[in-house]
Amino acid sequence: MSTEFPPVVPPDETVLREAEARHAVLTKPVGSLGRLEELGNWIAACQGSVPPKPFVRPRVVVFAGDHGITAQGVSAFPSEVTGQMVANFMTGGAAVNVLAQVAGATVRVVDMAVDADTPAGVSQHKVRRSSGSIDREDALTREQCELAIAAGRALADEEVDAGADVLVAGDMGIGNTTPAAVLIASLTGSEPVAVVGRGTGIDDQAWMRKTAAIRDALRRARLVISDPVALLATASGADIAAMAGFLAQAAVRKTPVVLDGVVVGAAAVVAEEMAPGAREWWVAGHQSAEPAHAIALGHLNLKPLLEFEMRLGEGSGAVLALPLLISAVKVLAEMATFESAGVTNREDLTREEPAPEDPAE
Ligand SMILES: Cc1cc2ncn([C@H]3O[C@H](COP(=O)(O)O)[C@@H](O)[C@H]3O)c2cc1C
Ligand SMILES: O=C(O)c1cccnc1
Repeated sequence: MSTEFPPVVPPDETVLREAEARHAVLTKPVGSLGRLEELGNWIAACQGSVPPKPFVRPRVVVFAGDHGITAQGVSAFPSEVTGQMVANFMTGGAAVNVLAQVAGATVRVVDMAVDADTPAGVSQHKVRRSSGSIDREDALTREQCELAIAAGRALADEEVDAGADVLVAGDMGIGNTTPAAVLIASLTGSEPVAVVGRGTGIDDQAWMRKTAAIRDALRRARLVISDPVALLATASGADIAAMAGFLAQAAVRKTPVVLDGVVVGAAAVVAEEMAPGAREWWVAGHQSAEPAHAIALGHLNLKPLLEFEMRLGEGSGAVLALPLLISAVKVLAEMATFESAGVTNREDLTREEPAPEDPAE
């Protein structure tokens, strides 16, 4: 599969208007459910159906991979944790597994570049172990990068073909907030100090090392910002490149996505470059505590559903927001209308008593 994406068709504007009209006749003052109404209208437009249908298969795909930059002391944890956490996802013990249960979502983990052996069931798309240290060398070769993007696309296709009707991408990879910050800074013209964050909880010494690493990687990344595949090869990793392919392909497949935190946000910023308009198929589940995330969401013109000061990744913030989407669908599908419930609507009154004419006219 190539890294060229077909044009993205936006969610159906006509259906969006129909959903707005339906909200106007449900038994509540117009607009009184605030952003829950907007969310329901967007889901209806994505599905091309008013009322929208309940989600039958919310699906989380966690993209795991290690990062060579970790050797520069940019994380509070060692790379070994990535492989250990892959095992934890598989036995259902990670935060995203627990939160997914609440939302009725299922979780799949894929090893794109973990620096350890993982079971065959999760490593079929593995491109390599870890990545180059992006402050001094490319993360991936162009070929590895294209393979990773293609794997992400294939995963989106596979999930949509298996019935997934809302998707979440999650990340697991020690050190991954460093490439995420570099990608976001490069495409938004931001400075290293504006995008550097505490990640897993680094101390001030590590913060200085991380800022220097971001500065050096950004110098390299800025040379290739006009070519998103080259940018991913220079400054991401196979996990993030696959995520970008996944997010872009979800849009091509007209499947809504709930975005997570800064790492998924970085992949999203690049995916929007690869497949312009893909962002219309995404909603921001939350805004992470990582400073680069607000910059990424602003760039994509996406307003987060939750601001919960979360900074975990794994898709956890997106999955926490999923019940909002489920509620938005249910409201449009199941609330009574003024007519069906026999409740007097403001419209009925204005029809009976037309507004007096303006005496000034
Ligand atoms: C136990 C554990 C579980 C995690 N789940 C997600 N992350 C998150 O934290 C890491 C990114 O932060 P940094 O760039 O500072 O390394 C990634 O692994 C990310 O997925 C975790 C981190 C740890 C330690
Ligand atoms: O916002 C995120 O996705 C995030 C933040 C810190 C560590 N890992 C992920």
